Amino acid sequence: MKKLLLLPGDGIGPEVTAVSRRLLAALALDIEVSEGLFGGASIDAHGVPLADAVKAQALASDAVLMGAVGGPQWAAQDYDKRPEAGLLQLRAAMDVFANLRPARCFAALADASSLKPELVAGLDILFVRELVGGVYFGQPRGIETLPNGERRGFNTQSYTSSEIRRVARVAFELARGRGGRVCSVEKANVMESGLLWREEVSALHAADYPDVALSHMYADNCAMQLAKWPAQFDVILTDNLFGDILSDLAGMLTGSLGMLPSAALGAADAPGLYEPIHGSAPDIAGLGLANPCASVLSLAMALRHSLGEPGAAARVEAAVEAALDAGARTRDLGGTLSTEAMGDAILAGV
Ligand SMILES: NC(=O)c1ccc[n+]([C@@H]2O[C@H](COP(=O)([O-])OP(=O)(O)OC[C@H]3O[C@@H](n4cnc5c(N)ncnc54)[C@H](O)[C@@H]3O)[C@@H](O)[C@H]2O)c1
Ligand SMILES: CC(C)[C@H](C(=O)O)[C@@H](O)C(=O)O
Ligand SMILES: [Mg+2]
Repeated sequence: MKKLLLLPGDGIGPEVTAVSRRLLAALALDIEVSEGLFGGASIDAHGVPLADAVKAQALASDAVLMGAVGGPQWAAQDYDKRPEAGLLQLRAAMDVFANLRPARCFAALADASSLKPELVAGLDILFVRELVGGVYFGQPRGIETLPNGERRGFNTQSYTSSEIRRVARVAFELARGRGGRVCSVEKANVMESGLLWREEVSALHAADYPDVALSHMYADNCAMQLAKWPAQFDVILTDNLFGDILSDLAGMLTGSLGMLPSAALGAADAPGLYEPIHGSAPDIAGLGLANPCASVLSLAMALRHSLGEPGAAARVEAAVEAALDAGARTRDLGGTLSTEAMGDAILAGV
């Protein structure tokens, strides 16, 4: 039997994960579901954001569905003991280097975007974000006090050719199954790591993927192009930090950050980590206002990529689409439904 570990986490994490849990129950699949403490919730119980037992449980699962971590109550902790550090530790331990972040605008939501509907209708971009390298993990890092008494904060942006090639390969393979185009995004004009990125992606393309159309773009231009004419993109391949920023931007192209799921994948037989791209939303946590669609669509990605249930994945996605078509909307989408009522609307369609 396949195993799914739920890590609801903090803030709206437990609220949106509860909807995914109800959906799982309704689907009545042959999947063993368990739950663990993660992030701030784990700090409160165990003093660390990711306990060894939970890490081991994640590695022994087929898929992990995370809610969200973080919040102001843990922001004063030492850097490595914060909820967000637990998420980075989990991603590293699972070695989920390829983060798939689809940004799809459902037809019913074209008018919910802050962009003109004709710019976002039918939008279907796939971000492939490198997730376990770059400036998030590079050494050295820290905050030091200089001899003159001034403090200096520093991080290291670093990529090796194998780190670049393994995630680029994922992007090229996925492009073959969709529009056949990859836009690789970096800042090769100012960063050596960006220059290496461009060279390695180009070399892999020439050797193994000449059938895929490859283009290159600087990250700042990419942000502008996403707001100007997002439909020009098919697959966007980029590094850890640029992928984080650009995928949040894409949230507004699809109506709300609360709509965007993600799948973080590693080696073919290794467990996948699934998470909404949004955070714990402290401003609305506990109020029942969160949009559960990103969590539900992340569950669908887990069903498809790690749990051997592509049929159930399609049913979940169709149920989200049907609920939106019927006018179901949480507040972020301009509606009045609570998280639970939005869950009811989705459940009605599975
Ligand atoms: N994967 C994660 O766990 C993750 C991702 C991003 C941020 N964070 C953490 O979350 C905390 C808050 O960060 P932030 O405020 O910058 O980003 P955020 O994504 O939590 O919230 C940004 C804005 O989007 C809204 N929003 C987010 N998700 C929503 C949803 N499902 N439905 C409706 N509205 C939604 C919020 O209310 C807020 O106004 C921080 O501690 C941050 O580190 C965690
Ligand atoms: C919470 C944080 C570590 C995380 C990231 O920056 O990767 C988040 O913003 C995300 O997009 O998943
Ligand atoms: Mg982010």
